[in-house]
Amino acid sequence: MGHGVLSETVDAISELHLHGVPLVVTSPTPNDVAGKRVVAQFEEEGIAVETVVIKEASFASVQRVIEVAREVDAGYLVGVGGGKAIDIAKMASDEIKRGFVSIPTAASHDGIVSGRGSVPEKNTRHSVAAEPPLAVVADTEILADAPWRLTTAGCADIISNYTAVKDWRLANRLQNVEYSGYSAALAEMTAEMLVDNAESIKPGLEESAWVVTKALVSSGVAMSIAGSSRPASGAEHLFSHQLDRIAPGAALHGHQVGVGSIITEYLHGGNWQGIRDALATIGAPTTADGLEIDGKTVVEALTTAHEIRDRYTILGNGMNEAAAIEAATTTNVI
Ligand SMILES: NC(=O)C1=CN([C@@H]2O[C@H](COP(=O)(O)OP(=O)(O)OC[C@H]3O[C@@H](n4cnc5c(N)ncnc54)[C@H](OP(=O)(O)O)[C@@H]3O)[C@@H](O)[C@H]2O)C=CC1
Ligand SMILES: O=C(CO)COP(=O)(O)O
Ligand SMILES: [Zn+2]
Repeated sequence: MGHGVLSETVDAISELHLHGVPLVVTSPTPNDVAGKRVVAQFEEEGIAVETVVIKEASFASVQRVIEVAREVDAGYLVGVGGGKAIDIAKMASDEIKRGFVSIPTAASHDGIVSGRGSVPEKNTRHSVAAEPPLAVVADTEILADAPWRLTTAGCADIISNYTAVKDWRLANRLQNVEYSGYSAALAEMTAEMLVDNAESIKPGLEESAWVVTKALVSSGVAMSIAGSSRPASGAEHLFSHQLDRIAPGAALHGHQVGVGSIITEYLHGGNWQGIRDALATIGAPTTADGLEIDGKTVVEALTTAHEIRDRYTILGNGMNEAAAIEAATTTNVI
């Protein structure tokens, strides 16, 4: 991790003693921002390299990458992008039993090193087991240059660890769900460190991209230790996944989980104002308006979020409409 380290990608990969053709897995903007530069580096070193550009996080995208990897007999995969491209590279590499290298172009999500992939399918959302990357190349120059809203989304994804861990403990007590105190402590400490530094996380400061990316890595490690996304994904994530279905493309993943976290912290009887203030300090949305989603959609997502996957949370068997309106209005989300 550091300023300009993208130019050291091929050197870093050579230390891993990987063999065969590298396959760069990316999406349109990250390809322009970094993917093409990575390809040029391989070519300058006389290494044949292939690229596949995906547009969405879906099993069809994973399948397409697997097919291209088989066609070109890829030795390893290089995921370049936001959460979407990295998830797809991670899952495809796991399926074909080839290593993968993670090159984030945005500090927008904590899947950079996690051993999970997150993919929607019809009415559900899968959290798929995959191997974490063999290496990460995080260029803070690129990360700091990305639109600021991507960084505030990453911050919100980390702040949501507070409620994710509360849901995890609840599920452990009520449903005997497997729980790791070490992983939970790491996830909470990561959120704590970020909130403590919230005042110093500002646009235009490369150091901010550094602090946020380190926290995203730490949160991903917590998921790898847990062997599940539990330390970083609770009811606030179910709410966000449901928004992705009802209002696709409206807002960033991290921003949605942040707003979800305000509401689920309220449901836990906790300090929801603290979560809201931390998000506001960083410049992440705290309301439905901020997500560019209407109140009706928020209520629909809240009342149906528990259905999206079999993950016990504070939502229990579901909120009714009156309770959802009460929670969303009390917290000023709607
Ligand atoms: N596996 C895990 O543990 C986790 C997975 N996730 C998953 O990650 C995804 C969310 O991640 P997120 O990064 O928000 O989603 P995307 O990968 O969709 O990226 C968000 C947007 O940012 C653009 N972008 C990326 N880098 C840059 C850049 N440097 N400059 C300008 N634009 C850029 C993307 O462009 P383009 O549209 O061209 O790609 C996209 O439009 C979700 O699918 C979520 O479920 C989230 C957390 C953890
Ligand atoms: O986004 C995640 C953690 O931040 C994990 O996603 P899932 O909710 O799909 O497990
Ligand atoms: Zn998340």
